[in-house]
Amino acid sequence: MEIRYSNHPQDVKKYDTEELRHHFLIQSLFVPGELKLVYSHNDRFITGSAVPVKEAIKLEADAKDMGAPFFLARRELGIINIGAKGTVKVDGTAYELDNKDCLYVGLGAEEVLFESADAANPAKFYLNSTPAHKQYPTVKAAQKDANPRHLGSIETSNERTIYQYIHEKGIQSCQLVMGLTQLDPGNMWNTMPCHTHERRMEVYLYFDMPENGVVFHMMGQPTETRHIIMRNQEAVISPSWSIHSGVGTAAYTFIWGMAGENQAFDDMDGVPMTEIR
Ligand SMILES: O=C(O)C(=O)C[C@H](O)C(=O)CO
Ligand SMILES: [Zn+2]
Repeated sequence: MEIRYSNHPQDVKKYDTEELRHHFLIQSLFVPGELKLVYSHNDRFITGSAVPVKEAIKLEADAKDMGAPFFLARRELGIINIGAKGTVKVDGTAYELDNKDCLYVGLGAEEVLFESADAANPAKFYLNSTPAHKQYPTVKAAQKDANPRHLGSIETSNERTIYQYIHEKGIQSCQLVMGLTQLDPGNMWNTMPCHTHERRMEVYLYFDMPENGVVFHMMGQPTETRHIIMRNQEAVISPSWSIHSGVGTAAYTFIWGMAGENQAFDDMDGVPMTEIR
């Protein structure tokens, strides 16, 4: 498992492109036949992927890294499938996940196995995991079960729908909050006007992008912004002090996952457009 340490905003001001990408960009996901995990010391948030091909993939990590006998001994897990149909088996119970279906797996599940229905067209399971103190039930939600929130307008090129899956009024969890945002065709901007939330960190995974498309992901303190160029199926870590917003060369979808002091989605500190630099 790859480890990412935390960064002070005063240090990040001095980072060049390479160093910014090294600390915040996650490019190693969705390798066929492999489980990939990146452990961030920002709220001990694990970002990962599993792309089972012929054989099932087991969710596991070094017991020393985890400080626990098995992966979910002290953690909870959110999964969203961004590929073709697959199955997640949790302690022997099978949950079939279609594209954009979500599964929450609670603390204490000992065996989590990922399988694809068709090895030639595999499932692509995206994983977010955070420390947990209590067991909540394992629950599946399809996109139609998520709470939709329509925002933005075509005039500002940010018309989009936020689908909340794991959140205060949806699937219950200890601290993980997770969902996805789909841009309407012809719209390019997400999360602008932008915000920070010192109470929570956040990770974005951009996907459903054309091969030659890019997203300019904005980060940094509101008056010290930087950008990271992102390609399809890449994720980016946003520390609690950083804005997180992007503009693409074509419409795209992204999964957001958060952890920290609260689960209040609307607890954001909006950045006035007159102040951003
Ligand atoms: O499009 C948006 O706006 C979002 O999806 C915002 C994210 O969900 C977010 O940053 C929540 O804090
Ligand atoms: Zn946010």
